[in-house]
Amino acid sequence: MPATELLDELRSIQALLGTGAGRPRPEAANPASFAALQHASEEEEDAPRARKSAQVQELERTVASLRHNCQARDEQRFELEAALAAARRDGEVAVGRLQGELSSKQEECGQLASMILQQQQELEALQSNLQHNAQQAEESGKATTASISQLQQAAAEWRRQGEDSLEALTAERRRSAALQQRLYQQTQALQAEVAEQRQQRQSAEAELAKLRAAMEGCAGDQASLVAELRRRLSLERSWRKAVGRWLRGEVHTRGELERVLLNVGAAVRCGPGEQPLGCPEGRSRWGQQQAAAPALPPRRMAGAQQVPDATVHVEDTPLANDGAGGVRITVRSPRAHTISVSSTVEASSGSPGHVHGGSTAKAAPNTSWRQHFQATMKAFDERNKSAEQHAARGPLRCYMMRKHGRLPARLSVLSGSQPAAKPEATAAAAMSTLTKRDLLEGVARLVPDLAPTKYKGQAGKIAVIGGSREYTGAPFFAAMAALKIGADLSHVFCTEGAATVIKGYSPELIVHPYLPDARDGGSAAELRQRAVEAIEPWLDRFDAVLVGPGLGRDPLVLDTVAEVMRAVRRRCLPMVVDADGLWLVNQHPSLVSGYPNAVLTPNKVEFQRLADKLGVAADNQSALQDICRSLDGPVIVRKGAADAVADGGCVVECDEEGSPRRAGGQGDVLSGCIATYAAWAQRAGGARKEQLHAGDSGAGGDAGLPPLMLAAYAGCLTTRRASQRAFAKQRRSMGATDLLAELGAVADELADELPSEGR
Ligand SMILES: NC(=O)C1=CN([C@@H]2O[C@H](COP(=O)(O)OP(=O)(O)OC[C@H]3O[C@@H](n4cnc5c(N)ncnc54)[C@H](O)[C@@H]3O)[C@@H](O)[C@H]2O)[C@@H](O)CC1
Ligand SMILES: Nc1ncnc2c1ncn2[C@@H]1O[C@H](COP(=O)(O)OP(=O)(O)OP(=O)(O)O)[C@@H](O)[C@H]1O
Repeated sequence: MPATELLDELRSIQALLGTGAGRPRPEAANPASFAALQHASEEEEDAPRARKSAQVQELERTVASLRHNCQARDEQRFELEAALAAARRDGEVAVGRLQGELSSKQEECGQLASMILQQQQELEALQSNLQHNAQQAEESGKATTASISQLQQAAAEWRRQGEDSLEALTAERRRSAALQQRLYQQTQALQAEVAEQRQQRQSAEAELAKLRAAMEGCAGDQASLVAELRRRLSLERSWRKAVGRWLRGEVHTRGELERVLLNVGAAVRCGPGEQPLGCPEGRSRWGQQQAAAPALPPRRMAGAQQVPDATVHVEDTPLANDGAGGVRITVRSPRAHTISVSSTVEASSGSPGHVHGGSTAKAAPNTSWRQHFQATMKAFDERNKSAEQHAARGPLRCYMMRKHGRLPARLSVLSGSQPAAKPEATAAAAMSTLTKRDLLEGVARLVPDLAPTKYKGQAGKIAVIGGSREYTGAPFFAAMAALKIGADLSHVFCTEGAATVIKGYSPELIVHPYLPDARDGGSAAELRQRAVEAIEPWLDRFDAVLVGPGLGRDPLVLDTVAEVMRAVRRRCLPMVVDADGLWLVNQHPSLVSGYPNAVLTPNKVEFQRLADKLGVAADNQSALQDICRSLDGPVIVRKGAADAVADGGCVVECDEEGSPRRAGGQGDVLSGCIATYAAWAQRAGGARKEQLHAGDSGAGGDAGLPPLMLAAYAGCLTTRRASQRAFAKQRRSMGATDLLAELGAVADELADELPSEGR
């Protein structure tokens, strides 16, 4: 019920309750009945009043709750009105934003509409083009269909003709098969005949070869005779000069006298017709030098204890009336390789019968070279210096030409009464007397000049025998090292499996896939022979051969390479042996023993193997020299923290700073470098001999080392310097390829170590 109605009802009830006040008071008329009536009326009145009162209370409660509700609703209304106002504000903001977006969208729509219009126009243009093209295509399609049908007709015609000719050909083939059969029988008969003729030809060729060899021998003898005469002439000139100074009294110091005696030492040569050393077949790859090599075994020439037992006679000749004096010096070795040079020179001062500075003591027959040398030096000292000064100067040195006659080996000859040194002590003395400067000058002289007049090949042609399915990197590093330090041509002889790969690394390499592979088919002997026949003719073209990098250990390959090594020896080529080549040498030491043109480059493990094989204690201090002596010829490079180079005569150490990285392939780079330096040493021989014989090169002139020793030392020096440079750039990631990149700069640097007038 609504509140207003309830209020009205309440008011009517209150009015109803209020009407009782105007009525006449009943007690006045009949008090008893009134009382009764009053009682009844009170009862009567009380009942509805009570009811009404209850109703009123009830209504009041209802009104109170309604008021409360109205209040709550009013609050809700206020809240709602506030929310409505906020919502209205937000709505207005949103509407504003939407209107902005709407206007931008409308703008976009306008642009889109214009684009669509434009595209529609383009589409229409395209459609018209397409229609035009379609018409054209239709027309050309019709033309093509026409020509296809023509071609089909022609093809059908050709097929018919082809079938006809096939039939004819089949008949022809049958006829030729029969003919072939007959031909085969005739060929068989002919082949038998040819084989017989080939046999006859082979024996004729063998005969011819013998005749040619005999002819070559004659030519060789003649050439070596001419060479010997030239050499003697050149020697005599330098003798004349040096002895002239001596006789003119211009020799004042011991050093100068030593130089004069150097010339005396240089006289010990093998005479024409003698078999040169180190080249068993007697043919020299070292040209004049080897022909002029001393006739004593190299090792005997290397130390003071092994001074050849030659006799030297220095004789004064009477002065002539015009004041000219003379000296006659005769050097006689036990094998009677005698050379006598007489020299007549102007005596610049002095009285008749006396020659300034010369030895007037005549050597008794069979006096040893050393004894006479000592006597001469003693006489010189007595004349010129006090005994105290003599003692302070210590041992004398003189230089004698050694092995190939080009580089002098150092001899320690003790003056006066000092006892002779022991061989080990001599080797140590040889090591200590070579200065780094001497060695660097020697290396610098090995590096060939770059000159526009030279032709390809003059800076060296190197062969690397190595490379197998497993190892293609090693021969590549070695052959590339040769090119990078300056060789003109570098060849690799490897198995077929390796050839394509190596070629792929660099087009600069010439790769021959001649080493055999057991998978090729055929007997081992046949495969080996075929490979040797393919490789051997090439050997004549090379200046040096390197055997071993990446060769592997296949017995068939090793057998073949052993044959190739023998062929290299027959040609007296410098031969460097490394890696698996050393493994092969371990099986057959005879491949290198007694061959002084070989250089072996063992690392620690390979050195140990070699020592074990030769029964040498590898940890002995003298192990390197012991192995050299046991092999009797080859130079050995023992690689390590410092590389030691030895030939049984003396030891040279290369302790140039290298790198702390031991990445694989550095040894291959080293062996490639040594092979190249060996080639240069051989090629440079002729021109350089003059310098050495001139007698004025002194101690540092050519480092006092035999050529292969110097080549080996140069290889170590080059590799270690390149390693040092590469490590500075690459650090831990340094590899053999990085070494290759540094080799050219290092070779240039080494060539420049020598002042230009010395080259
Ligand atoms: N990239 C390539 O293709 C290379 C191929 N090479 C070839 O790999 C073949 C085998 O040569 P290896 O040198 O492995 O010969 P070996 O098979 O004789 O192995 C010698 C072992 O001795 C270890 N060794 C090396 N120096 C050592 C030292 N100073 N102290 C202690 N242990 C040492 C090596 O780690 C190696 O395991 C050769 O043909 C070689 O030329 C190597 O020249 C390296 C690079
Ligand atoms: N400890 C070292 N410190 C400096 N240089 C070293 C050291 N050991 C070796 N060399 C140098 O590293 C070069 C390669 O010698 P290494 O002993 O690695 O030969 P290798 O094992 O035959 O090499 P390869 O991996 O090619 O078979 C040489 O020039 C050597 O002088």
